Amino acid sequence: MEFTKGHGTGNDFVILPDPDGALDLTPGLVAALCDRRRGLGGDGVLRVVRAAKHPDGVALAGEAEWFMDYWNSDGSFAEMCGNGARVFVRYLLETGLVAPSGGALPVATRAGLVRARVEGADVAVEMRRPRFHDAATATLGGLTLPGAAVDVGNPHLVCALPAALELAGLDLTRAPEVDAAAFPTGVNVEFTTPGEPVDGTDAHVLMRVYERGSAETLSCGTGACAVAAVALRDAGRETGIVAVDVPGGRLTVTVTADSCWLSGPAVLVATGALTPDALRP
Ligand SMILES: N[C@@H](CCC[C@H](N)C(=O)O)C(=O)O
Repeated sequence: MEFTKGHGTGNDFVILPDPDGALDLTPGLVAALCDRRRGLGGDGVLRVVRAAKHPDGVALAGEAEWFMDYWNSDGSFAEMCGNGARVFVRYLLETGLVAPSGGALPVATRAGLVRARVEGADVAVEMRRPRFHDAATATLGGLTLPGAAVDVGNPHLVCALPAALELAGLDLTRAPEVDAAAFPTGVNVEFTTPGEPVDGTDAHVLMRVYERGSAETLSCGTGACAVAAVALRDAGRETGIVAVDVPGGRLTVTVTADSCWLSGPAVLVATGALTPDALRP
């Protein structure tokens, strides 16, 4: 079984080419692949499968050839992964599965169609405009913070830290507690502090994230989009450009009237062969 390893601002993925959907990918195998000691290690798995060959992609097969079958490292599915989509597009282009063109490249996901553009070392994907839901809270180590619930195709809760607290001081080795009734399928929780002004942007935010299904990661693309939407709303804006610094680097989010662009580096670092029998849980 062939694999490629890649990452976007340190959010890392095992990429499995499976054009015809023949692979018996199970939650156990995904978790074994993502194990950082006994497997390859990763925050998630990206299976590269033709949209026509996957039940969750077939409805979009007329619009996109490829479906991003994204799994979290614990073996659960997610509707969308922003960094994953950027790395997925890098993979399609570098392996020649898709020929470069001047236009936007469509990719099918569980959250619908996304479109991508390659800009040198960066890959930008256009996703849905974030939608706000009711406010909620997250509790971490005895500290309860109010947050904004935001849907970016997958669920997020964005919590600003009080000025007296530093992001680096948060203990994210354990999941923040949230109201399970408000998030019946779980939620990704972002913690934020404001950053210094950055030229060419309307806001600058620093964030850390605890991801549903993957624990703390160095970056979360959809999380950055949620954070950017909250920053713009707090600034009284509907649209704008936001620099979002994550532990793994910088993402740039552009919220427009009807969509949201996520841009940043996307890198493939290795290709090799798996020994599936050694990975079977
Ligand atoms: N890291 C991703 C988000 C991956 C999915 C998330 N853990 C979920 O379960 O919703 C990103 O870059 O968006």
